[in-house]
Amino acid sequence: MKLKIAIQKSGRLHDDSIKLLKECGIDINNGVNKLKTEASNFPLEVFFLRDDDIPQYIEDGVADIGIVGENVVLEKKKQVNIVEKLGFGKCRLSMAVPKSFEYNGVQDLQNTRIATSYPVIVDEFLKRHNVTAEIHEISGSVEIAPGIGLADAICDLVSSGSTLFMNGLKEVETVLKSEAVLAAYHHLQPEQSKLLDKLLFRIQAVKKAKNNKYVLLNAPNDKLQEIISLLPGMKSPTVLPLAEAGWSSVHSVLNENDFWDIIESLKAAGAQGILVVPIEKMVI
Ligand SMILES: Nc1ncnc2c1ncn2[C@@H]1O[C@H](COP(=O)(O)OP(=O)(O)OP(=O)(O)O)[C@@H](O)[C@H]1O
Ligand SMILES: O=P(O)(O)OC[C@H]1O[C@H](OP(=O)(O)OP(=O)(O)O)[C@H](O)[C@@H]1O
Ligand SMILES: [Mg+2]
Repeated sequence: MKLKIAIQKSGRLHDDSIKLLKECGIDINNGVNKLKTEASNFPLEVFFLRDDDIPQYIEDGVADIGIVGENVVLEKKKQVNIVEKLGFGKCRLSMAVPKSFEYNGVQDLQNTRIATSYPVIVDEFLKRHNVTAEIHEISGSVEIAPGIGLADAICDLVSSGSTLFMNGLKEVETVLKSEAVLAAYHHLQPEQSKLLDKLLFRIQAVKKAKNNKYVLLNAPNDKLQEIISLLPGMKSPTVLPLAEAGWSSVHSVLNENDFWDIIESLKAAGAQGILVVPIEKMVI
């Protein structure tokens, strides 16, 4: 029994999807132009697909799980179970208008023509705001639509905003925030559920490791209590005596979010020789 996973064949999510599987210790030989392959050290079969097709494959159980943007899951309206956010492919689906458009609020989209590859999500957004507009569905290069007279506004994915900028557009509404997710078939067999749990366990260990850093520092013993009180650690910090009398080495794990604030306080409290090391896997 194998777990079948669908990932993007090429495009924005392809490399990060493969990288995540590798970080989970799963080896897949991704031969050029191969549409299907198997992992050598985990019961996993990998299908390489267009991202638009992935939700349908999962709804039908042709693939047991898949890695796809939340934006695609919502647009396709397929019945899939979102089991984990993966922390990559972060972007937003936004409304944008030409720079010269005097935009004061959603009501200004009334009676406009909006070009998008996300007609379902845009329709829901407009209905929610009681705005009537004409949705023009196009499958790509959405940002040129206003420039060639096809539309007055667009709704497309944005990350750095440089594509909008280069096309003379400004972002005016965020419709949706998105990232890559692991989606699963609703009726997995118990054996496949077990394999999914195994994979999820590894994914969560990889994600936690990325959000945390291992910190080692030297502390004078008379400052030890103050320094320890600044450190969370997984249980509590490890304290080891240094060869030099009166000094200790303190080891701990810090979350990326509070990292810089805590480092500053540690230094102020007398810590020296602070080393910060990436963590590869973290199991709590
Ligand atoms: N600029 C971006 N920054 C980060 N993530 C993005 C960006 N653009 C798109 N994404 C995410 O990556 C997913 C895939 O984007 P991509 O542009 O490769 O799709 P595509 O052209 O439709 O690919 P396919 O050939 O598989 O149909 C999007 O659905 C979205 O979730
Ligand atoms: O805000 P930015 O950082 O400029 O990113 C936004 C662009 O990225 C995506 O396209 P992508 O580059 O994946 O190409 P595609 O249109 O061929 O899918 C998206 O459709 C935007 O056009
Ligand atoms: Mg696509």
